[in-house]
Amino acid sequence: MAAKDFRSERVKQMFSWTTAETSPSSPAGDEKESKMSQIQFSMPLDINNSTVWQKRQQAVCVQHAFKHYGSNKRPNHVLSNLNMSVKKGTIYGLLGASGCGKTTLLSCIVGRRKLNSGEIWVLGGKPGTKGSGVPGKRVGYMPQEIALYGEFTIRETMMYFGWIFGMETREIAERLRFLLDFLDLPSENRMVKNLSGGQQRRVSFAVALMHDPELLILDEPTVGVDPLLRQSIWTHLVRITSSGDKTVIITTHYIEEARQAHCIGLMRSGRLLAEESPQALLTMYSCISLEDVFLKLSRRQGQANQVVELNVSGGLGLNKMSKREEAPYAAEDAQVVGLNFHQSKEVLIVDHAAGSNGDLPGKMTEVVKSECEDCGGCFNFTSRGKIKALIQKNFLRMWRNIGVMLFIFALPVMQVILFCLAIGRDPSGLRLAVVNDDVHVLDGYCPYNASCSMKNLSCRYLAHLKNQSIIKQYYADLDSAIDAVREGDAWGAIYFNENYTDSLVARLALADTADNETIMSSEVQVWLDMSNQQIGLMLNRDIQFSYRDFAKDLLKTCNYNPKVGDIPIDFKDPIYGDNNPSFTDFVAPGVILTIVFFLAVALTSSALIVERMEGLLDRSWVAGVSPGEILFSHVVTQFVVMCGQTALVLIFMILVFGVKSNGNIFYVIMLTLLQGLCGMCFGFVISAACELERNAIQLALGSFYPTLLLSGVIWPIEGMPWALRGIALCLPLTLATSALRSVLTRGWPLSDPDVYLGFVATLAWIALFLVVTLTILRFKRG
Ligand SMILES: Nc1ncnc2c1ncn2[C@@H]1O[C@H](COP(=O)(O)OP(=O)(O)OP(=O)(O)O)[C@@H](O)[C@H]1O
Repeated sequence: MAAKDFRSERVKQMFSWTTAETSPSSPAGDEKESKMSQIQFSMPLDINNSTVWQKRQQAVCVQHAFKHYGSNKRPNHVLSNLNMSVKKGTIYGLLGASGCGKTTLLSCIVGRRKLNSGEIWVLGGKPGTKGSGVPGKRVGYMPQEIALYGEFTIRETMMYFGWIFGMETREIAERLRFLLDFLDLPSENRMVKNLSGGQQRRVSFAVALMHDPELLILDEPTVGVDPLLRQSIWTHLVRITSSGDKTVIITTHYIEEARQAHCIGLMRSGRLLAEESPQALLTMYSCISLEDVFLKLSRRQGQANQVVELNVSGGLGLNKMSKREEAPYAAEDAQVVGLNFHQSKEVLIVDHAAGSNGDLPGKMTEVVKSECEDCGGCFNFTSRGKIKALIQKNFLRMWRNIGVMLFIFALPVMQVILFCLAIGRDPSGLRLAVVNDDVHVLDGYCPYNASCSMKNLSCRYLAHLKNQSIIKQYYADLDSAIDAVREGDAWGAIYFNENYTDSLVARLALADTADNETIMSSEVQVWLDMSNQQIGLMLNRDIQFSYRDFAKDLLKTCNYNPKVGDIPIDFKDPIYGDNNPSFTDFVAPGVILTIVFFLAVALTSSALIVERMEGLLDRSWVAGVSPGEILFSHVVTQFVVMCGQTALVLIFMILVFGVKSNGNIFYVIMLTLLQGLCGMCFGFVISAACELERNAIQLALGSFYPTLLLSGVIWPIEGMPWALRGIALCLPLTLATSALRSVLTRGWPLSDPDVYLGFVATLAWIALFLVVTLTILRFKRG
């Protein structure tokens, strides 16, 4: 029979079956009905000729599915014109070589990934569309990886997923009791991470069964499970599908266990080569085991398609076949073909496991569930329930990692303490090589008279050099003093010639009539090591200020106006700050914000990655949690942590170390919190964008130094080239640092542009980061 004729025959059968079921039954009719039902049950839907209504009657209907990974230029085709139909109330075993695309197909079915082209109908709707319930609670998904929170107990795991599915706590507890017993799980109080691999898989399976979904999608659920339990899992699957309203799609590498499925889809090179009942396959190929069927099929394919690699290892699996070619028995139009193309339909009347209790596994007349089952009025409720579950989960994870949490709180305190102790204080203990030919200095004692005496003025001057910061070391001659500086034994050399006191007195007395020689020999000569700018400038400043103090002191004791000894510039009290500004006060605002910002980045930048890598994010998405809900729950939890960190940073900075705070402390707290929020959102961008944790760490660390250097935290941006200044102004910390500095040191109110621009810029960055994160998450989910 030509393929086309056969298809129309099948369509006819389908409708006659439907009619038979709805017509009054008779014994003869019953028999016919049963037979026809089985024919219908065993036969795939004619994808090309089916109507939308027919597709919606299937549990799953995939039509002309194409999916590739990688770029469009160099695509890795995984699904190539794949067609598949899974009837309601059946177990569908999806078998195929490793890497043939089974997981990809399942992830498209559950709405986790999108096809490049083609259509998927799941439970009457298209996955991902509003009201389809997929992803959502209509589906139970067990991914290949364990995808569980290791630090949760079995009970906490079940509670979390139960709440996500919108179940009541009492309901979850009942279901948990059943699942513990059914899956032979250890005590519900055992931590998942302490379970064996097989036990963890069973917990993962239990999660998929938790809410008794209409469609159960199981990606290799029986790996690592002992044969007895494997059998009981299959018995359970057969039982739940026997009522006709539950459907199971299962992948397994234990080919023989798939004999218990109602239908098997044999997948290769991204398409289904056969979609048939196990019994029909055995009959057609005259084999006693499915494994033999696959070997036979594989051999045929090998002959025709130059199979490069085919390996059925230990009777458990088919390994990757790298060459993509058409199967010889694929239909011309590349739709899914049942092997029944080559067989008469009588062969297909099978005796499979579903009939064990005499029930028909599928009901074609079942009305498709309302599209709005999972939406509309219940949205807010379920969303609240999910967010509650997500937030509790996040807090519980923190609590279980209490050591890490303590470190997270101790870290900002440590940073503040280190900053305040290490940065901004004047260097002390600086050695200065002194050569005094003016006075004979014995054992470092340089005598002088503190009254109005014009003797030993060099010693009187040296007494004004701060003893706590400068250590005076006397040298016999100038050469050895300069050598000491050259060799790094002193930061500078200071020299008084033998006529210093006399020349200075003459200079003061003669004023503008003093000759050049007198002026020259009244000068103190200084050689500094300026290789260290901070120390060099400080010595320079101290040497000059000491001279001013010395001159004023001398004039005062001799009853002159001390101002005569000062430079004729009168610095009044500063408008903001004080006469002796501290570097700490300048840097502190930037340091406060940098600590809070980057701690938040560190805290969040790996949050989503860890969940994604462990398959937890996928699981949550399939359970119907949206990226927005995941993000919101993380924002809430991290914000609480950040509030604690901010409080500690401000308490230590302002109360313990006395950093000046002249403005409204409320603005200081608000701006610091907002910067933390901004850092958190930046962390989310990193977390959403990076696939690997190490990439996230690199990006977070990589952004730290440019931000620190360009944000005016340690050096005013006014010192940068204009182009760099433009870039600096666009960074999240720059305007906020300037605003905080203005509040802390100048006490400016919010109405000042410098202050409110800091708030506005921070809020704008938060919004931008959130939008970028959501876009990336949505894109990746697609
Ligand atoms: N995220 C991804 N990015 C790029 N390629 C991917 C990705 N996921 C899967 N692939 C590739 O797609 C192909 C099909 O992978 P898939 O996981 O769907 O196979 P599978 O049949 O489930 O294999 P197995 O039975 O070993 O689990 C493989 O070649 C795999 O390398």
